[in-house]
Amino acid sequence: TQSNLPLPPGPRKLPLLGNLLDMPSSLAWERYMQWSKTYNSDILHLNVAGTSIIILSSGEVATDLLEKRVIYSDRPALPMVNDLMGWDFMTSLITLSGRRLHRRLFHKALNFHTAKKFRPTEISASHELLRRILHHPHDIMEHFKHMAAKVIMSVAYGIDILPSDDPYVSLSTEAMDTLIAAVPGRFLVDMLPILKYVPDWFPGAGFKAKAKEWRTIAQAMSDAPFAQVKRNIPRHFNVLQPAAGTAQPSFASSALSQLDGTGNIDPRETDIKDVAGTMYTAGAETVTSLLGTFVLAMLANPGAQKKAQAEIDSVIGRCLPSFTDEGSMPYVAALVKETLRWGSVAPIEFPVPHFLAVEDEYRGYRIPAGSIVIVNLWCYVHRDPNMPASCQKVYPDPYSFKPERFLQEGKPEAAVPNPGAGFGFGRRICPGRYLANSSLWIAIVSILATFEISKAVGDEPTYEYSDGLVLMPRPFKYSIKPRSQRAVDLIEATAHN
Ligand code: HEM
Repeated sequence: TQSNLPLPPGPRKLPLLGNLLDMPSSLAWERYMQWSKTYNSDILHLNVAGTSIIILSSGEVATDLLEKRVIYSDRPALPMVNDLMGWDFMTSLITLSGRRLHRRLFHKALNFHTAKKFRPTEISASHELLRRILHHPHDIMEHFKHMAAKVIMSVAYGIDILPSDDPYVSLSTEAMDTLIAAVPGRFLVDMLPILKYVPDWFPGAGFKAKAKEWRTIAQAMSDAPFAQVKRNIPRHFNVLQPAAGTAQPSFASSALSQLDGTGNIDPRETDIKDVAGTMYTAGAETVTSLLGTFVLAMLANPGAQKKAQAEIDSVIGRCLPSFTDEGSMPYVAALVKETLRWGSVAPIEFPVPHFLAVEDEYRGYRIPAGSIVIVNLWCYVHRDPNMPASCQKVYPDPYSFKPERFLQEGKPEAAVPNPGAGFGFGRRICPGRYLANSSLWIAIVSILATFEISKAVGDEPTYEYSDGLVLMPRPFKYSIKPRSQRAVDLIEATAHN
């Protein structure tokens, strides 16, 4: 039974359609932010043709609901993507019941301590990044993509990807393109799940043929690299061939080696395959996008680059950075945090919103059962000086790139919240955040130590992003040059390490 409490405020609803016609087709977070101002509320309710949507726009509501109440940790059913295209294997999309096992596997492999195991991989990927930038300075976004892919493929499967046209990366890119093409809401079956059951030959059932074709790609993406790991794993101890098996240490090889062998106890082989298959999809584009944001930030605030370089030079002198230097460089740490805040990887938690299966009450409002719950990170974490609740107070002058906001007299400023909310909330918080943070840190500090980034002559970047699964900086012009001959020598020498 429904309580009699009112729904949270929101724009007026039409009969049947509700707010369907109000829904923005792009830059949704801007519209949500406007509504938050208009209705002076950091919790909004929308009804899109019968589906209840709750938008949260402050840290306070996001924490109260998503952190403190377990019932908000589910994901919505996605008939097209999950049921027809077969993406229900993915941790980010899996519903509450399957979540715990996946999260356990992720946590074991990539928690604060275990993620450090992959630092040698991150170091070697950052060295390759420097060499690629040195030799082909114009393709920086491609190099970032390569670095992120190299780290993730190595962490997930121990696979060392090819310098270009890697078949596994191509498969993953193709699979992600199908996800973008099927973003929830684009197909009618998402509104009317019963359509899943219409026969393939039925007029108008073209979406089923598409889904079938796309399903094969998603399957290949997770099957192919996993099969390689299995091939390379030592099978049985063999006195004649003690070195049989060439698998590099990775999440998959180590989880497989700990299987109980009966196939009856969790995790089963298929769980390991699913989690490894999630890693690339969830982890490659996000890191690529933020590294692009870092370059844009250096164009927007050359002073920040100078300060970071002065700090790096004073700490590491004439070598390349390593993780042991991390604690001695508070300005660089602040610069990385500010990149996370200023960047716009996922300004709203779409395409992975939270879902509330049962009715709830909050601040005297009724939150209907079956609500899709979205946090407007754009507002909470990132910007909008005019928001009533939090943004202005949390990060003043939010559009400027200012690492100093995280520092107090040169030391980390505890009073300013870490922009960790960029990684989501509660039991669904990004389990790759430690790996992501260290990949970002080592790439950024290595570039700052060796290169000078500046605007291309006569060009002012637009600082625009394009829509996709995550936001990606649109192509922009820049200049990047080695800081010295010594930097060139250091970079070239990494080829022989
Ligand atoms: C800087 C890079 C990254 C950012 C900004 C980011 C951000 C996010 C966000 C906002 C969510 C949604 C959380 C929620 O629903 O409350 C998420 C979920 C997730 N992320 Fe990340 N992420 C990053 C990198 C990574 C990496 C490197 C991996 C894997 C190695 C990863 C794996 C995941 C997974 C599996 C989920 C789904 C968790 C679940 O549904 O339980 N992410 N991430």
